[in-house]
Amino acid sequence: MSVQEKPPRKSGVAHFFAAASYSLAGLARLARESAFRQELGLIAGLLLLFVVLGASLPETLGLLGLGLLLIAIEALNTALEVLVDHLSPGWSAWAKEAKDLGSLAVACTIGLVLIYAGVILIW
Ligand SMILES: Nc1ncnc2c1ncn2[C@@H]1O[C@H](COP(=O)(O)OP(=O)(O)OP(=O)(O)O)[C@@H](O)[C@H]1O
Repeated sequence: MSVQEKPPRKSGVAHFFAAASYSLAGLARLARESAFRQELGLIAGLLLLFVVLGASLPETLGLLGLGLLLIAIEALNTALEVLVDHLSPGWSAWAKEAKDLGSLAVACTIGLVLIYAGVILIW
């Protein structure tokens, strides 16, 4: 197996732009996950509902913030899945536990988004 060299460490402004390009690469990787695309649809649908039903700007920004949190948790869950799939190509109890825990983290965050939207739209 050939070992590829890591890109050299950067500092200052170069580090800022490098970090931004790594994040964009992460977003492109995340876009391949159907769970991410469904969560994006959920956030977009709720944002539309907020606008149509006349939610205030702070309420809408709150939803946007929770949507970003959901994307962050999904990104970490996907990173965990990538590592687990690499380390455990076959079935293993620890791989199941790790993936189930990641799945729970995503489910809790979706619950948080839905509770927030329910409180704003129904209360
Ligand atoms: N290598 C493994 N060993 C044991 N159980 C596994 C393994 N890979 C997956 N599982 C089990 O299957 C479930 C689904 O795993 P999968 O990799 O399909 O993720 P997923 O839940 O479909 O992820 P997502 O929906 O976020 O893409 C896991 O939560 C876990 O219970």
